[in-house]
Amino acid sequence: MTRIVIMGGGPAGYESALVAAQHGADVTVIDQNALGGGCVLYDCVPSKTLIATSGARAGLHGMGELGVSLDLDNVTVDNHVVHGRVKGLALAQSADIKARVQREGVRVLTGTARLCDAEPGLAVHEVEVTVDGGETERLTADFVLIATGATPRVLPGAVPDGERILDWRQLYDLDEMPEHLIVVGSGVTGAEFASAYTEMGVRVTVVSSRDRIMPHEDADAAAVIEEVFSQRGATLAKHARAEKVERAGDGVVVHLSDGRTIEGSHALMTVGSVPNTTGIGLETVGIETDSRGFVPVDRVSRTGASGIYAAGDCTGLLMLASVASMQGRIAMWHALGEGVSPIKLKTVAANVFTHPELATVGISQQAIDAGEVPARTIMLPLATNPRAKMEGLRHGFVKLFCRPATGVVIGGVVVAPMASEQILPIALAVQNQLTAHDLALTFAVYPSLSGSLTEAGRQLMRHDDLD
Ligand SMILES: Cc1cc2nc3c(=O)[nH]c(=O)nc-3n(C[C@H](O)[C@H](O)[C@H](O)COP(=O)(O)OP(=O)(O)OC[C@H]3O[C@@H](n4cnc5c(N)ncnc54)[C@H](O)[C@@H]3O)c2cc1C
Ligand SMILES: NC(=O)c1ccc[n+]([C@@H]2O[C@H](COP(=O)([O-])OP(=O)(O)OC[C@H]3O[C@@H](n4cnc5c(N)ncnc54)[C@H](O)[C@@H]3O)[C@@H](O)[C@H]2O)c1
Repeated sequence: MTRIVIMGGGPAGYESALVAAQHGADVTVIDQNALGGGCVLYDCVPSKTLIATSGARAGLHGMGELGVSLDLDNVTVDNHVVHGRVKGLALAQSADIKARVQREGVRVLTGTARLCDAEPGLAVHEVEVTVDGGETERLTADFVLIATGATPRVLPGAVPDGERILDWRQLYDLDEMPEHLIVVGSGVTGAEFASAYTEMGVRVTVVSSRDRIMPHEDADAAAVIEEVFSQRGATLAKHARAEKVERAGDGVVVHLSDGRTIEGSHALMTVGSVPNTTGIGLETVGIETDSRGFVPVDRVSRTGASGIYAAGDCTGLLMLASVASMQGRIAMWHALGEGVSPIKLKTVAANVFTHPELATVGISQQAIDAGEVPARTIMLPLATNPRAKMEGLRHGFVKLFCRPATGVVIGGVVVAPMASEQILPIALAVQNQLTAHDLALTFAVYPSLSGSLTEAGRQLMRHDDLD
């Protein structure tokens, strides 16, 4: 029986454990915490649960226009209920995952795993597991998957104290809602929390080192989200790099590198993540990390060491739960001799859970504008959609990109409430090389927001050289 040891029980680890067990391998998964990993316990699942609350309150904007009167200032959020729900859901999901993998025959160990081969280049590998009490167990493996994930990056001058200076994992222990939350870092994590707290009625200031939020996302989409931020009263400090954050009285002061200061009640540090790749014995198998500490892998998740695979955030490929899981599954299929296609990042659908949401798939507008990919593009503002008008929705759009000659859909962007649910037709088109013509001829419900997708197809088709 092929022996597989998986270091880390997040989406990369537990999804690969399921695949390996289903293919008859002898599988052990080790996590120093609980199964589900950072994703389920601290990052993705808790933040999306919090965002469910902020979304409920955000949905109340514009009620007056629909004839429903309410006083939004008096619609408050109960911190304790929200945090209880967040933690409860995370623990329940973790328990479900553990039960599921155990049902498939996977052995689950709680402890810290470390590779400990006698020298690099061996055909069989050793992993040492240290449990809480300090005892150790040695496991022998034909294949090892490194799936140790990542943890919040700490700025030396702004070390989280869990009270006023926080990383996102500490938010759910706050007794009170922050009065004025300063979100330091405006990547996807910063944008999601800034949006969530703003919509829950908290005063928010976002510190962005660039001239916009979410510099890696579609610029038009980021502009819409920024507009909503400012309409809701959030403030964006641009070209603002935080140098240090200090406690001051009942609050904090964020010192920017240009000398400016911002005062608030709490600072939330969202300045990225670092891979959990130190102290895990990579040197014993001859793996060197890249300059940022990530484990280099190829498109079937192989590291440079024979028999050792890596998947998820520790590889830095695309830090998404969906990608982590797929990398892990691919690693197992490959190790166990199943037919496998290398991962295709261009077909990954992703979503930023702001209000409104921002979903993307395929080639980006940035790549098209830079001339890297020839494409025809269309952008339809939500305001032109009949359903959006009926619902009173104004902020958002649909973008569709296709190849100039063939009309094959190569990407798209949706900014709308629940954009995460609307990106799938574009993702399907990208994955299966459907054309604008195919979309145009598809029936959408009338009236529906997805009607904008088929309309975008029709508008692109009008220019289709082949029609
Ligand atoms: C705030 C936030 C929100 C996010 N929201 C989304 C989202 O909405 N959608 C999405 O797709 N992605 C989201 N992500 C990204 C997603 O959480 C990660 O991509 C995903 O967790 C990666 O999974 P992983 O298995 O690689 O690592 P993790 O989930 O981090 O799991 C790694 C596990 O390995 C364990 N471990 C580490 N070292 C060892 C060791 N030596 N021995 C034993 N165990 C070890 C850790 O304790 C951890 O449990 C979000 C990230 C953040 C920060
Ligand atoms: N919905 C989702 O799928 C979701 C949600 C959250 C995170 N993620 C994933 O996690 C990954 C990491 O995202 P992230 O936003 O946590 O990190 P990030 O590295 O993308 O963004 C961090 C931001 O902080 C800024 N920054 C760094 N130091 C700073 C300083 N001193 N002052 C001011 N700004 C500073 C950086 O310029 C950067 O823009 C992404 O790849 C994302 O895909 C996904």
